[in-house]
Amino acid sequence: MKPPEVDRVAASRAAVAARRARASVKNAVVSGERSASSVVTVGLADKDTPEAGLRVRELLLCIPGLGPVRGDKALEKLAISPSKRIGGLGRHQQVKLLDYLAVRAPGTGYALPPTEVSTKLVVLAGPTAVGKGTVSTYIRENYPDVQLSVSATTRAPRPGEVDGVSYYFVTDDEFDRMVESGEFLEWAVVHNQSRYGTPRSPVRRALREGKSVLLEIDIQGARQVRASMPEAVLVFLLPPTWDELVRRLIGRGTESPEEQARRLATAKVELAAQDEFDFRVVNNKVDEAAREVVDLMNIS
Ligand SMILES: Nc1nc2c(ncn2[C@@H]2O[C@H](COP(=O)(O)OP(=O)(O)O)[C@@H](O)[C@H]2O)c(=O)[nH]1
Ligand SMILES: Nc1ncnc2c1ncn2[C@@H]1O[C@H](COP(=O)(O)OP(=O)(O)O)[C@@H](O)[C@H]1O
Repeated sequence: MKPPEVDRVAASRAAVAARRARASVKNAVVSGERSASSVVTVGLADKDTPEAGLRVRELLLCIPGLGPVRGDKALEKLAISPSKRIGGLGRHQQVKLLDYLAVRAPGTGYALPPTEVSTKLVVLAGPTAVGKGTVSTYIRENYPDVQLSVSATTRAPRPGEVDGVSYYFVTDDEFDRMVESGEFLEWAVVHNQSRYGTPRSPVRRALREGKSVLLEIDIQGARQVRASMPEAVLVFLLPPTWDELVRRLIGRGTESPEEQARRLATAKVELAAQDEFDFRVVNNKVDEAAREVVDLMNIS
């Protein structure tokens, strides 16, 4: 696209800056020395850097394995116009682009073909008491290469739960502050009661370091992750049967009969959402279900 009437000197400066930016991004991406995210962070944070003049589309095309078709599809999903320059992105678009790059071009992942790169972030969701917590704990204990995201929540700790391991237990005010400052990748009110959210920066950092990340969150959260990080893989954990789900909920014994009834009603709605997910894993045996989830991350 030709620029409209612009000052010639300014135009040639912009062209030089864009060329330098292209070279610096390409070098960084190809060598893998710096992550694409950090390169863009520089460009995003400071509108005077060479990267600011680069079109987002050009940046995406510097990533090995991302051709024009995939690049344009990504831009469409990110709701960023192909002609947009990095320096001209709004705050919301910057965040979405960085999230996308964190998954699509993580640390050591530049040289990997797209299918391998795209499965680093896995979201595990499913109805109440299906065994999400049990399967995630099994993964944490048996697959140290997988980083489990620790959510923040406004609900009170249960006996045995450790702050910073099970959850970050925060007050309503603190949660409000985190929402307002954009610290969450996603957040939701779950079971009409407490708020839960995934802190964004540990996820991004882990992905940049090339680690696999598992989010164990509810369905509303899974939908938000899909919207902001389209490359994430969404896994729905299923019970072997409805009766078994009821048995697990009652057997866990952590909810009152009224609360159990409420959760089972929600579970019916949640089960109806399973088709929105990329994969379904039946939690028959914990170790087998965990293995299936981990296999989707292409590790071990
Ligand atoms: N959206 C969202 N949901 C979460 C998050 N962390 C946990 N959850 C979900 O919140 C629900 C309640 O979790 P919890 O209070 O630990 O109870 P339990 O899993 O039902 O025993 C579960 O469905 C979790 O998957 C989060 O960060 N975001
Ligand atoms: N594969 C399984 N077979 C039998 N019981 C299971 C299995 N997975 C989980 N459970 C049990 O089901 C109950 C609910 O599991 P939990 O992990 O708390 O579910 P969620 O986190 O999905 O709400 C717990 O008592 C747990 O021990």
